Amino acid sequence: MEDGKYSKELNVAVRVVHMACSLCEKVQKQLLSTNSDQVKSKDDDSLVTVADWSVQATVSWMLKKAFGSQNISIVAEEDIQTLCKSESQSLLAMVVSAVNISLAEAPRFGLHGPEKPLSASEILEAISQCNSRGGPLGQHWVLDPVDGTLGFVRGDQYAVALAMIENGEVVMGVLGCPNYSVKDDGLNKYTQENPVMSKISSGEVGCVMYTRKGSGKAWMQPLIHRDETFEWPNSAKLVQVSSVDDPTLATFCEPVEKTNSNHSFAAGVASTVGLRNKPLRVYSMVKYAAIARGEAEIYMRFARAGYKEKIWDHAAGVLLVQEAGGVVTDAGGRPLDFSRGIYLEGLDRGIIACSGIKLHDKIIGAVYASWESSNLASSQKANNSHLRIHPSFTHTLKKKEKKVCAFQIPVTKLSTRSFRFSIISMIEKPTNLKTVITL
Ligand SMILES: Nc1ncnc2c1ncn2[C@@H]1O[C@H](COP(=O)(O)OS(=O)(=O)O)[C@@H](OP(=O)(O)O)[C@H]1O
Ligand SMILES: [Mg+2]
Ligand SMILES: [Mg+2]
Ligand SMILES: [Mg+2]
Repeated sequence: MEDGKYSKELNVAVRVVHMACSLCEKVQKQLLSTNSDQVKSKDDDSLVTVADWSVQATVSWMLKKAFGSQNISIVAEEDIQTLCKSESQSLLAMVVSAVNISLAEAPRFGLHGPEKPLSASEILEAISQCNSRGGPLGQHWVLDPVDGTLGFVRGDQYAVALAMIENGEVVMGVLGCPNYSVKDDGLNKYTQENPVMSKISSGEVGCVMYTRKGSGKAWMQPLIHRDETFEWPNSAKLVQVSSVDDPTLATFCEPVEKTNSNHSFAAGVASTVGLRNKPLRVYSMVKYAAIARGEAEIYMRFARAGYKEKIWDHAAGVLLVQEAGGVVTDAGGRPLDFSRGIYLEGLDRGIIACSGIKLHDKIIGAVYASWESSNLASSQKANNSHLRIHPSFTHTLKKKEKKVCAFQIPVTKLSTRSFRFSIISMIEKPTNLKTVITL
C-alpha cells in the first residue's frame, strides 16, 4: 500500500475487512451445513443474519480502537432492534461468539483486539454506535457489513464493503469478496449454476480490493486462510477495467432479483446498444468488483419506483470502478451524490457503471431512447421531483439573481413535440422559471 493521505485509515480498513471476510466465511459455511436459525427477516422482508450483525460489531469495535471512539462517525446498515428482543437470546449468543472469535484473530492481521472477550452489551453498543447519518461535512465511515445477504444465505456471492466519505465525497473504498476468486475469470466460475461450496472445498480464495480517491489505482489482495502461515503485509496486485469498448463483445452485470432492478428495461437498453452476451446476474457489490477487475464492462441497476438507493450499497464499489479507470453515474449521466445522508438523493432513474466512457455514453443514450416508452418511466415520473438532464444536451439559464435553472433536454431522436413535453422539472422551484424555451 502506498503512503499518502488516508494511508493509516486505508491500512486499518483493509485489515479489518480481511477479518470480516474470515468471519463471514465461517458463518456461511455453518449456515449452509447446519441450516441453523441464523437468519431473520426485517420489516421490509429483506434478510439479516448473524454475519451482518457480527461484522458490524467487529468493524465498529476495531475502527474505534484504531481511531478513538470520540473522533469517529460510522454509517452502517444494521441496528439492534431484532437482537434486543427477548426471543432473540440464542441469536445474540451466536453474534457474541462470532464477534469474539473474530476479534481474537486480530493479531493474524497485524491488529490488536480486546484484552478479554466482549460482553453482549459491549457488542450491542458497538453495533448501535454505527448510527451516524453521514452528510456533507466531515469524515464518515460507511459500512455494509454483508452486502448481498441473499447471496450469502444462498451460498453464493456477497461482499463486505467499507468506505470513507469526506466532505460528501468517497475518498477510500475497501471491498471484501470472499467468494470471488482472485484468479482471472473468478466470477464466471461461481455464478448461480456453480454452487460456492465447490469453491470452499477446492481451496480457492476470495479477494479484498481497495483504493484511494485520486490515486488512479485499485489493488486486489487474496484472502488469508486460517491454515496458512502468513504474516502481513499481504501481497497486492493492481487491477484495471477492461479495454473492450465494442458493445458486441461487452458483458453487462445486473442484480439477481427482479425486485432490485428492472431486468426487462435493462434488456431493452442492452439490445439498443447492441450487447450480445447474456447478462451476468450477480449478488452484491461483486458487480462493481467485476467491472474494476476487467471481467465485465457494464453494470446497470434500475430500482423500482419509490426505492431509494443507500450509500453503503455503492460507496466502496463506485470508487473502485472509478480509480480502476471506469465511469459511474446515475442514468442521467450525473455523478452519484454521497453528501446527502444515508440515501443517494436525487438519483436519476438508476446507476450505470462502465469500464470506459465510450460504452457509458452509449448506455446513457440508450436509456434516454428507451425511457419514455417504458413502464418504468410512468411509474417513476410521479416520484421524480428532480431534474433529468442528458449530459450532452444540458442547457443552463442564468437568471438575474444568479440562480441557475436547467432543463431536461431529450436525446436527438425525440421529436420537437416531445422536446416541449420533456421540460418537466427544474433544479430550483418552478417559480424561478421566467423564460420559456420555444422551438
Ligand atoms: N427493492 C430494492 N431495490 C433495489 N435495491 C434493493 C431493494 N431492496 C433491497 N435493496 C438493496 O439491494 C442490495 C442488494 O443488491 P444486489 O445487487 O445484491 O441485489 S440482488 O440480490 O443481486 O438482486 C441490498 O443490500 P444488502 O441488504 O446489504 O444485501 C439492499 O440494500
Ligand atoms: Mg440488508
Ligand atoms: Mg447492501
Ligand atoms: Mg447489507
